[in-house]
Amino acid sequence: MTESDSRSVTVTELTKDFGDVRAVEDMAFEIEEGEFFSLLGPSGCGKTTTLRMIAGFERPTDGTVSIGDDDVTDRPPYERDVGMVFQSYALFPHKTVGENVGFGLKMEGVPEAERAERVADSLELVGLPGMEDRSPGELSGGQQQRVALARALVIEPSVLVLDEPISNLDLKLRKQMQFELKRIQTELGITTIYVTHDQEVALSLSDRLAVMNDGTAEQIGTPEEVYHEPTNRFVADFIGESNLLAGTVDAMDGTRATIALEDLPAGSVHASGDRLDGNVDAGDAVTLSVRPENLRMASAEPDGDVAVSGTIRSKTFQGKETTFLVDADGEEIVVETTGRESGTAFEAGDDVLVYWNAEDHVCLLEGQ
Ligand SMILES: Nc1ncnc2c1ncn2[C@@H]1O[C@H](COP(=O)(O)OP(=O)(O)OP(=O)(O)O)[C@@H](O)[C@H]1O
Repeated sequence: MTESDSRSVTVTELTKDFGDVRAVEDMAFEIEEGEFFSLLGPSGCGKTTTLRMIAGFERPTDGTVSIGDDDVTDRPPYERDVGMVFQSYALFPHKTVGENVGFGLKMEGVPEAERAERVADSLELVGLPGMEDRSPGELSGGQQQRVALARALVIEPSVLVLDEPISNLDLKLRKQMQFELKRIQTELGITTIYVTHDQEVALSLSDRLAVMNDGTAEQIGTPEEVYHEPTNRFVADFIGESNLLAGTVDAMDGTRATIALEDLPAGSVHASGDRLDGNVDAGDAVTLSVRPENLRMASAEPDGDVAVSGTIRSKTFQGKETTFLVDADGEEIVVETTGRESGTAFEAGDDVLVYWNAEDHVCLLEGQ
């Protein structure tokens, strides 16, 4: 085993059945040393079960888990060198903060003086210096979660896994903890796996993420890739908001498709991408995804390549952006504008042209 890949995590064909329920099916990914990797998906999609198999709390029905070059599939959690933080802080209420953080070290037989030093360093790292003698009950939720993080980090694990660690905190604290977590992770360079159903958290923290649905990974990529180039309808809809428009491929030319939109009087639009080559043929039914922020509105003929006419049904001001719902021949299109002018230029009831640039949409590959 080389030093450089000793903290990578590889899972292959990872599958878990609970009786008749298949919770996880054929998950496969490789996380590089020092990478921040998230498992993102709706409730019940198998995130926690995947994480528990990596940490050793759940035995896979099929597949393997390796840390570095070591296959740890059959090893118990304490032999995997993984630190874990749960949504519930799971601190011992009758032990002090210092005893809570030092518990794992005590179990490992680390001498008291070294233990005290490592506990102090760890509390300093999470922004709670000198808090050793406090009782967990005297701390806020945010502080308790920092203690749980210090407890996971003090054993200097190869891999840190976190399961919805900040979802119990209020919005402001959540944001603060999010930044703190990223700071600490970057400072330590520790390989991290983070489970969340919150796309904003996953997009802002992760180097890469797996978007999960129904026990499987729908797409694995960087935040930019899953946002700008979703490969299927589930990802396009789950990450951010998407207008999903049905169409039929008129013609294919290498990586470029000419698509006639159904239901919308927009004529033909184009989609291009390496993914299309060999996967899409003339006559195929396809779905286009267009982000609301890529759409513009005009009252007269616009410059954009694609335009559909419709009527504004509602307008919602949200501070930074204004969201319009436009009815185009019975199709509901969501348009998001930023800036004061664009927000005040249109009102509910106005007839408008909605347009976008030909490159600002993605052709989704269904069932690939
Ligand atoms: N111990 C268990 N026994 C039986 N079924 C289980 C068990 N643990 C999980 N499941 C089922 O496996 C599926 C995946 O659950 P899991 O907790 O991994 O999802 P999740 O994505 O983490 O959800 P959440 O975000 O709600 O925690 C669900 O259908 C769940 O009911």
